[in-house]
Amino acid sequence: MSNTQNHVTPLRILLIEDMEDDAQLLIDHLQSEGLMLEWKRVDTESDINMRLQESWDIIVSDFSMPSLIGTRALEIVRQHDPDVPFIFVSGTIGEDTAVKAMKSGAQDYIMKENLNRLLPAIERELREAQARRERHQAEQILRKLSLVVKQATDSVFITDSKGRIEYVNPAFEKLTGYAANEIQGRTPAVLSSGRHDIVFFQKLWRIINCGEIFKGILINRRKNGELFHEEKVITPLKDVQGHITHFVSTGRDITTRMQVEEANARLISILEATPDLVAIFEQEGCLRYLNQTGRRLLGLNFEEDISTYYMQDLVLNDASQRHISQALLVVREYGIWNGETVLRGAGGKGLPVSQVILAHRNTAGSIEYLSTIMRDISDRKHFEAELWHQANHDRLTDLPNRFFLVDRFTSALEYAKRQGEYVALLFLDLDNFKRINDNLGHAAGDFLLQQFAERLKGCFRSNDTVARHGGDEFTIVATDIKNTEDVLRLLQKLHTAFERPIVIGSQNIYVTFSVGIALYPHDGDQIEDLLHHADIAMYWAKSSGPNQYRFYASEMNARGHELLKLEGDLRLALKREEFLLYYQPQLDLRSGRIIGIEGLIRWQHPLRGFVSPVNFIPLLENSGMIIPVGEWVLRQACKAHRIIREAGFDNFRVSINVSAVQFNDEYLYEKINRTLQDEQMPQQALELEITENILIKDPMSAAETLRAIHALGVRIAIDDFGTGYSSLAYLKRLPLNVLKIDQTFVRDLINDQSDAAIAEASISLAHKLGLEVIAEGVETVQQLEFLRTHDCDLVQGYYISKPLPWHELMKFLQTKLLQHE
Ligand SMILES: Nc1nc2c(ncn2[C@@H]2O[C@@H]3COP(=O)(O)O[C@H]4[C@@H](O)[C@H](n5cnc6c(=O)[nH]c(N)nc65)O[C@@H]4COP(=O)(O)O[C@H]3[C@H]2O)c(=O)[nH]1
Repeated sequence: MSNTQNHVTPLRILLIEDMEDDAQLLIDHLQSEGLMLEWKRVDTESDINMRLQESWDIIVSDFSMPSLIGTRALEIVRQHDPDVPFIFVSGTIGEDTAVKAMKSGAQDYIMKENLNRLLPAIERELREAQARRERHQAEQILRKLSLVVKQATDSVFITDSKGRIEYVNPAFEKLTGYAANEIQGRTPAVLSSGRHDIVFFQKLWRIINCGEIFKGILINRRKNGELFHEEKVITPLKDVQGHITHFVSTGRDITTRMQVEEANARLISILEATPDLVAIFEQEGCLRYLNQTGRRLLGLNFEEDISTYYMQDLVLNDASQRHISQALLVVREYGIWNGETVLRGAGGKGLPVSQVILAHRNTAGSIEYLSTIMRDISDRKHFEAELWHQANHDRLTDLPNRFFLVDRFTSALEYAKRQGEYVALLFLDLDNFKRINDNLGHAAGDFLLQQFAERLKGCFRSNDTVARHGGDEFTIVATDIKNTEDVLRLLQKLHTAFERPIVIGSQNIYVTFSVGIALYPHDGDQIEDLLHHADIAMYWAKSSGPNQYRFYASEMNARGHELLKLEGDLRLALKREEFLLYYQPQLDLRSGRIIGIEGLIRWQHPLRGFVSPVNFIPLLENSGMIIPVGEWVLRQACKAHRIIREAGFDNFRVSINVSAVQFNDEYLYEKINRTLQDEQMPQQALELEITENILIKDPMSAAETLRAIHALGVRIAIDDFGTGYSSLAYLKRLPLNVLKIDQTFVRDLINDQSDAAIAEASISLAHKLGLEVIAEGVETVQQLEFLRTHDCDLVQGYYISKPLPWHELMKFLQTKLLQHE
């Protein structure tokens, strides 16, 4: 039977009928046909309106009712529901009316007398109503769909199975620049950019012709020639038989995204190629990106997971990590930080880097991520360190120089202040370095200084500073000094270290040095003061002989002031005629006669009285005043000799001391020559006493000067023989006449065997060299007898006479002359 009969739910019929019997008749008929029904009868407009609030499967209406015409009823129903099936069931209404009824929207017209047609008509109308509803729904969906396509932001076009465009949406028009009417009927090839080869399109067609969906990125060309990237999906549409009838293409413009991606890719390749480390960190701190250089510098391979790294993990030690943490605070506040740090390089090696950290904010202003760029600055650091080292160290010994010493002293001072300790400043000067330098050559001198410096450094701790002050002077800042004993221990260590010789080639050089010590806080708290004081102390150490040390004491300083004063007075002494020449007679042991005198200077200070030459000769030498004073001595001695000569003393000679400074005076020769002539002095009566030091300092030029003076006929005596370093073999090559044995050997001649042996050997060797020997400082008859026994030629000393002022000398000489006559 019909589908309505299959309904489990009864068929709902609204009957518009004024005759109740007719209505029942109709219902009975339908029910007798097997229909399950739910029905209502209405016969007024208002009832119809009311009942139409419910939903009905079908409306069956009488056509002519006393209160209502059928067409009006139909009109009311259509206002409510345009699709509900509406069938007129009525008596004869005539052809025209029936046509009119159908035209006004009724589905059928059935005569009351022929109700047999009713059921098939209902069934048909129900089917058609269903179809209408479905169609209506489909139309609705289609309308919505086409609206979606129309309003879509993606570009859509539809082609037939041959690829001819049938439809394009507005987004397509906007994207491509083609209007619908100019592209309809053409194929998508019109958009081709030429960027894809034929194989690409063959593959595309193969996919969609197989009924599969194509997804991919296409580069197409707009009408104006511009290229654009499209993320495309092409879907084939099939009919019921499964034949492809259409293709629907949807595309999304991804040009901007592609541009960004391309730009990003370019950026990444730049970042990867840069020799700097580039890293990007999440706002929370973990590493998101690290470039190739970064991985190399950090020694990370490419599989390694970097997301666990924090900025602090990149740097070497606690200090650098603290540094970075502080830097991050700055970055969060100001957006940028730049400075230097030490990277934890491959293998845990520290790598100095310059670093910039940047904070990147989003549009809301909050930090989204951080980036950092680090540049390896080891070369620069190395160079800087090298420059720094050069500026602060001595080239020859590589010890800190005096500038760096000041630096180190400042830190030592701060440390000592905190600890309540002393700082010792040692000023050390090599003894006789010049002699070594002159004798062995500069290269050997340099080598000696290097060896000395190294050994010296070895005596101190790393906290102490051993610096080269210049030449053969070294300064040491020693810390951790609690008392003077600590300094003495250091000095002991120093002297022990240099008990071994320094070996230069085949020579063993025993190095000695003089040390002056100044202590912070006793002797000052400024490096300049302490250096000055240590220098003074060194000077005093030196003046008491080689290998000595002296602590600075304020008395020394006072003495320094006194010396300055004395020096000032000395400058006036010559003008004020405060100098005197005393004369000490010399006795010829063979003849027992006084055959000469030594002129010895005296200074009659107006306030101090007699000042010893020991105290003022060094001042005269240091100030250069020895040159005019020496000339005065020479002239005085020549004048004295003339008077003695005129008094009848023949073969009499006078000797004077010539100091090193005088000896270096380039006019010495002329001065002597002129004085000899001025005073008509027989040349061989003048004897110049020079010390070995003069010869040692500059042997070549000393020998030259000596030869010139000697050529004048003037005699040359070597004074203080035995105290210096010269060997007799060396003296042999010089034009000498006399060797003067120093009084230090004479003093203990009788008691000290070695002094006796030295004196004896000196006399014998001097004689072998053809030199006359005079011993000075003879105070006793035993000494005199010893010297006479050992063939000493002449003696001089208190035993014979003290140095005498001029008048006393004359008296002395007269007495001696008388004794001999
Ligand atoms: N204990 C002791 N001493 C004795 C004895 N006999 C002599 N003397 C002292 O020994 C010193 C000898 O002079 P010198 O070694 O040339 O040592 C001299 C010399 O180097 C220097 N000097 C003195 N006069 C001059 C001078 O006119 N020119 C230069 N350049 N130096 C001078 O000053 C030094 C000291 O001179 P003076 O004080 O006069 O001291 C003199 C003399 O007074 C003695 O028996 N016992």
